[in-house]
Amino acid sequence: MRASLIQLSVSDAEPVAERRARADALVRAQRGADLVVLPELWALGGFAYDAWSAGAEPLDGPTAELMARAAKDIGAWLHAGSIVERDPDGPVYNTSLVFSPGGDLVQTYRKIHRFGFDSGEAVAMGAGQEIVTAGTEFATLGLATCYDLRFPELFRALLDAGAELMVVPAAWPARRREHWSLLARARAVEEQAFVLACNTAGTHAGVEQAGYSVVVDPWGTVLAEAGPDEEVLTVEFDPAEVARARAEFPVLRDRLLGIPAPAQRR
Ligand SMILES: O=C(O)CCC(=O)C(=O)O
Repeated sequence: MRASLIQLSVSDAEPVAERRARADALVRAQRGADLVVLPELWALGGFAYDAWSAGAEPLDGPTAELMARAAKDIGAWLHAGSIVERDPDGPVYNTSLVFSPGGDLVQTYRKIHRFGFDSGEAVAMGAGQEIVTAGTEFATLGLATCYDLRFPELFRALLDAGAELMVVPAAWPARRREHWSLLARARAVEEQAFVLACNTAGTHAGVEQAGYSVVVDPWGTVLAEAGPDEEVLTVEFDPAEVARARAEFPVLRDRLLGIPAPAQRR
């Protein structure tokens, strides 16, 4: 299968409508890919907290509508990164959107782990509550977003839900680029799954983004890695490698489901 990760540059200078149009053109330029992936909160910016409330949109809002048409026109699966989702009955959410090649919104994932500790996303957004996978004809996608990458228990839960390709849109800062690259490989090795981690580039709201989107196979081998600037990372791989890796090196069989309690000191 062929996947294209669009490492979009997000800058304060570019109006949101222009960035939407640019993202649309970039998705459409990936005709021939089976799966196209965009980063986290690419329209408004992952750190542009001040813009979130006014720019929040429903699941049939302008970004979703544009992306649905693009997916349909190129006949590809599209993980359209995430939007600031306006829920009429609740807070806003950081919500990922997955479209089928027919242009249907088949899955949404509200980011579970919100970044910022006592500020930023952690206070401005609601927390997702559900583990989400998306079935395609190639493989089952496991959905996670940016900061989620730091929480192995989420990826274990995705594994148990059948995920074979972990798709991780992000707005990960340059300051912690080494964590990003290391954790993407760690999640691939630990779940014996492909990891498709699509980051943003550029600087917005004073936060330089890392770039370095990466595709890792179930053995932990980096199949393709972007640089720091905007680029499209295209890679071909065989999703059946997940089953092969899990059969050839059956480490997951040795999981202790029910870790023994710590021994009591007498
Ligand atoms: O965990 C990190 O270092 C970055 C996470 C982040 O930027 C995010 O989740 O938006």
